[in-house]
Amino acid sequence: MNFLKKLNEASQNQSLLFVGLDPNPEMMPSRYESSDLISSLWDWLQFIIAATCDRVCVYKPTLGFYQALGTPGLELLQHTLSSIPKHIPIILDAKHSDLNTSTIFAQTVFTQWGVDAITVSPYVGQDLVAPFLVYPGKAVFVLCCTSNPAAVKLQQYPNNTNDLPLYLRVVQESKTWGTPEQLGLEVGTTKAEVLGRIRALAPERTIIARSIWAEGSNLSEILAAGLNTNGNGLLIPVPQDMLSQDNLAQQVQSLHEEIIQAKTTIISNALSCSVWIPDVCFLNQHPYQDLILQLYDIGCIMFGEFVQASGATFPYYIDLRKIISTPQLFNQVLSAYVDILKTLEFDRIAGIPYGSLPTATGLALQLQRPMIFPRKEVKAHGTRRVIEGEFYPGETVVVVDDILISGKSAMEGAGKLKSAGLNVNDIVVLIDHEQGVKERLRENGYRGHSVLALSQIVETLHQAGRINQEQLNAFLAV
Ligand SMILES: O=c1ccn([C@@H]2O[C@H](COP(=O)(O)O)[C@@H](O)[C@H]2O)c(=O)[nH]1
Repeated sequence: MNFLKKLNEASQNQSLLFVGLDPNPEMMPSRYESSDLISSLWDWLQFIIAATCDRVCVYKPTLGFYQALGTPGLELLQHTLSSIPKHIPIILDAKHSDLNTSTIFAQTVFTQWGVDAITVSPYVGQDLVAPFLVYPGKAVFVLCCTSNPAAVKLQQYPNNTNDLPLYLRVVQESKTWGTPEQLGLEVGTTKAEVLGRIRALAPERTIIARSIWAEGSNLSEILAAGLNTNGNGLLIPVPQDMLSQDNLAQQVQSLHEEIIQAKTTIISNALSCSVWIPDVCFLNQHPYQDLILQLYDIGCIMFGEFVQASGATFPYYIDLRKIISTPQLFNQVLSAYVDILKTLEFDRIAGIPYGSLPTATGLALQLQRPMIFPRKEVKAHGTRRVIEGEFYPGETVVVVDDILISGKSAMEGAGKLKSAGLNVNDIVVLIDHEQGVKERLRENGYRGHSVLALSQIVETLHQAGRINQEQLNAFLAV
């Protein structure tokens, strides 16, 4: 089971709470003190787990506290990990940052220690997290900001209004390293505004919040800024000082109820008025907003004079072939196609060459359906096949393409399949250019389906400030 699924199942009682399982002698209540520090800390940790396991959705042991206790500390970690109920995911807070040890450390933490996720520092880049992400179902949380006052000089760099501060660049960059199931963000802040800016850039990521209980911070504002549009996606720490109280269970229960109440108010307010935080609107946000912004950010949408296959000149060009070089985006795109394909009946999937062959391949693998494709040009040698792959006349094939402009490419491909005795009823694309292309398909006997309409893309890019009025007009003028 992947980390996110396990987390969702552990939060069935709507809990957003996580507990730091830290054997910090300085925080240990005096009632646990004895001549044997390790066994005192063990007793305290066991008390914490027993008092909180019905109300939390994650445990987060901090590796540094265990390491600081030497060999007995690492043994304490093993015992602690084994005593956590199996259905509750464990995020090992290691802030791992050393490339040389990533591979061996990933093997230890995931296969020997059996944790579900680990925190990492971002500066080494994707190479650091890659060895962790080869373990199916496991996740990493990338540290993107901390509340330490001295960190501001780095995190806010270059500290002007034109450039994105470094902590937001970390968010933007790290999102390309793994899918939302594989990669979340760790955000230490007392400021709802900081959390809001991160949520706006990463609407689909799980955020583990830290340092939110400082004096003056406001739980409702933190929740409003950090929750995703489904009212989830944010993990809230049980305050450290609460873990020393002997009525911990009751305090955690009250905190849980306070969070649920605040969350309910936020959701109902979002339904009755526009709640805006920079870059994102809870009410009007397109469900594929994140996907649209990423398509733009990796350069799939270009401005300039471009001649189309039809001979017409457009002031923009949409090149979806770039998607395959950003695996996590490619994965999101495939999932969006899958949502449509699940509603259709077909025996085989056909991709239109060349642009849509990787997509069709990915879909065939995900859906476990055979794939074929009509050749663009028939070879003058060899088999001279028009259609590659095995099929039986009379079968139904769904055609997959990237974008419909005039519909000519998709219909030509469908025509070749039909000439071979196959049935083609449905053509599924990522982008519908609109302007009557689906009607044209219908007139030719095909149902057109699309993940996104060009007008939705343009509107979202404009709302998010990615394109200006002039660029918006260029799209609208066509
Ligand atoms: O901006 C664009 C326009 C076209 N393409 C490619 O062309 C076909 C779609 O055009 P039709 O007129 O519908 O045949 C599509 O397969 C694309 O590969 C494009 O990529 N970007």
